[in-house]
Amino acid sequence: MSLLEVNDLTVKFYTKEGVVTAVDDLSYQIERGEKFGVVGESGAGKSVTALSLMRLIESPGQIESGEILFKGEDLLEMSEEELRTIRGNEIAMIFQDAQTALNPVYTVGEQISEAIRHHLDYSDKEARERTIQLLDRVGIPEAETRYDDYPHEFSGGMQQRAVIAMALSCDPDLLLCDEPTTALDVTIEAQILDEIEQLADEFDTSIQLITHDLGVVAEVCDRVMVMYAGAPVEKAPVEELYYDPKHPYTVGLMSSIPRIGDERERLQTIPGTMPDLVELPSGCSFHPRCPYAEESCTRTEPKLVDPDTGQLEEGVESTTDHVAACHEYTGKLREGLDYSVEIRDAAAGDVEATVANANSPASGQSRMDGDTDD
Ligand SMILES: Nc1ncnc2c1ncn2[C@@H]1O[C@H](COP(=O)(O)OP(=O)(O)OP(=O)(O)O)[C@@H](O)[C@H]1O
Repeated sequence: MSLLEVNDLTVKFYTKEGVVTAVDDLSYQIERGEKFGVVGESGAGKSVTALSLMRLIESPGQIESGEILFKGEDLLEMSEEELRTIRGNEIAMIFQDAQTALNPVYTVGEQISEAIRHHLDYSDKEARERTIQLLDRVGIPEAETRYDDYPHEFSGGMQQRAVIAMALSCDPDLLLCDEPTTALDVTIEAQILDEIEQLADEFDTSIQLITHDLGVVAEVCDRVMVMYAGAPVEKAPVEELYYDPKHPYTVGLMSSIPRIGDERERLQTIPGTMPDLVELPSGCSFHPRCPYAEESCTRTEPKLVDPDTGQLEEGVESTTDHVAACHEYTGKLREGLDYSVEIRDAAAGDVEATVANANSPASGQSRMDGDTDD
């Protein structure tokens, strides 16, 4: 049994502008001890997915349908009380902004101790000892003295370390990390990612790591799901995704991984923006931005299939299999995809999809530009 199994999850927000389908019929699994990445641009539905796992979707949002099986039990069927024993205890979450997770009026140590006492029924002394051990373990120097510091006395990186210590304090089975290092500078980011990875191994904790940065996924994750407009477009073991990306959107994201020495801002190299989630484009929702799109892409929505056989994902047995949602793999694309991937330094996660023709996902050119016959 997988640790987590999400089946056909759909989440909608009922806004004045209309009904936003933030997560659309999403399915994935996470195995015990696995580090699972969720990647996509802003608005892809990554955070809404994570919040759904904690059942923290608030009005005007609503989980419409689906199942979230954690150790075989559906979180969506549990009472609020049952859920409280899981939240923060068996499933913990780290957000982008450490400051919002720390209460400014309590010392860092006291907050972590409180979480431990609450969830694990430790005495004050035991909780203090465990907190100091944890602070030390996540790389806070002089943990015993720093125990009594207030959050504002910590740097941004230290605060995020403290939040990680808090999340790990109850030894969760699953740690949801939502852009945990986006607010930090690059050197600190690398250290914290390293720390999360090591701790996950040490504590045998599974991770769902949400990021817009494929470079981060390369560093930490075993398997990855690429999301676009509320739905997965590709799922694969991480090496396969890098060496052999199958979906044009993934190729576009890969072309936008910042290189060492580049300015961090160099993202968004795929021209265009995520579609309006109130009214998705017909057919494949990526087609307006896809250089390979043909008429068939505007008509039918591609399903996740095994790119080698065209077999539907539901029929693929192993969770480690590679699937992509593009008509190329069901024989519906006449001209096919045309890109090649250049590996610069795989060990450093420095992989780039360079594109063989001018029609790259980053070029903004479309086969359908001026192609009015189709
Ligand atoms: N409180 C809300 N009210 C209305 N719509 C919302 C709300 N929260 C999320 N959405 C909708 O859900 C979509 C997906 O949001 P989500 O935060 O999951 O994206 P994301 O992929 O995590 O992006 P980011 O990287 O910016 O956090 C948003 O584009 C928005 O349309």
